[in-house]
Amino acid sequence: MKVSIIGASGRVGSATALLLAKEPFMKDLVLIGREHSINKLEGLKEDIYDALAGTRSDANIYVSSDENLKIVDESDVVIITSGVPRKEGMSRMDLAKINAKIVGNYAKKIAEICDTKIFVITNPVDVMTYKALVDSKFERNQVFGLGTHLDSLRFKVAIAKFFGVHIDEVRTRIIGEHGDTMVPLLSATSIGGIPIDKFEKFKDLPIDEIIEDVKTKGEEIIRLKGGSEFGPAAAILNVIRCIVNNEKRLLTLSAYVDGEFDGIRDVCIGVPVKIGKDGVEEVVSIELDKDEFTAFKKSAELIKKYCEEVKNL
Ligand SMILES: NC(=O)c1ccc[n+]([C@@H]2O[C@H](COP(=O)([O-])OP(=O)(O)OC[C@H]3O[C@@H](n4cnc5c(N)ncnc54)[C@H](O)[C@@H]3O)[C@@H](O)[C@H]2O)c1
Repeated sequence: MKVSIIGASGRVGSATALLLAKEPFMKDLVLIGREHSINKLEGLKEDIYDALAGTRSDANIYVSSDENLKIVDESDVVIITSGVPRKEGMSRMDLAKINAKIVGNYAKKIAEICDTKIFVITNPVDVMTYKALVDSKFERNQVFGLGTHLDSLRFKVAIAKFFGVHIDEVRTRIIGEHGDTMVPLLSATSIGGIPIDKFEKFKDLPIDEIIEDVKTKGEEIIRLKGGSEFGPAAAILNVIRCIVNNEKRLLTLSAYVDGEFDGIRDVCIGVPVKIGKDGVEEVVSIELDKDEFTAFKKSAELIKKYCEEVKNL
């Protein structure tokens, strides 16, 4: 498998590079950054090669400037993690506009070089996924974002801890925006296959507190150590594994919706999707509780407003 990472000199890009390089399926891994990051990327490459000794991986790692994007040719997936972080005084919309230009520009160039899949990580991820889809003009299955996959994993851990069960026993998901308006789906949450509300302890579940923790986890990690990297990188690896093994797992990623959820159209948002070798092979339409749907609709409307603002930048 060939995977290219644009923005590989950053935290998430470099942690993802290490995790991917260690996988036996990885044949060619391309680390791409701006010209001034080349030395850092060369260092990252050597460091990762050291880490591979003793693993079953025999990946080839290449480094390239984003001025020579032709190197992404024949990639199975191109991951985009490039973007500026939000600075003090900067609104979400300001950030969306700056990063949309970066992501849109890369998406357009990638599409001129090859027919591939684009996996967007840059925040605000739902808006950036939409921008990459519009500017690449790829089919909707080919462009997707990390969405609420990491939020869903965080939610799963919190539930497992509260009920004192192994993490694998919990099935759950958060849909909607990767941000303040995310929607936890208690109606789609089970432990050991048993709906969560059938448990005696359910009535004591501090759901508002847990959701607040999930929403603020990213900021908390930024405050404590400058930014998250291992969590997002592991979540990215999950998705790449599904693609390479054609697993058809149902993950919650940012994908283009076109009416699968009662009239919500023309927006990229965190929804259950079936992931396989072709990327998003299906946006899985499910029945939501009334309150969940109302919250999801509100989330979609908010993202859509942002998408419209950045569409023609
Ligand atoms: N969706 C998620 O769940 C999730 C989780 C974590 C991080 N993120 C997002 O992923 C992105 C990367 O995070 P990070 O911690 O690696 O950030 P980082 O600042 O460490 O890295 C950002 C990368 O973007 C590059 N970059 C910055 N400005 C650029 C420009 N003008 N043109 C091209 N490249 C540019 C940098 O050189 C660097 O390689 C951020 O947008 C972050 O918010 C998303």
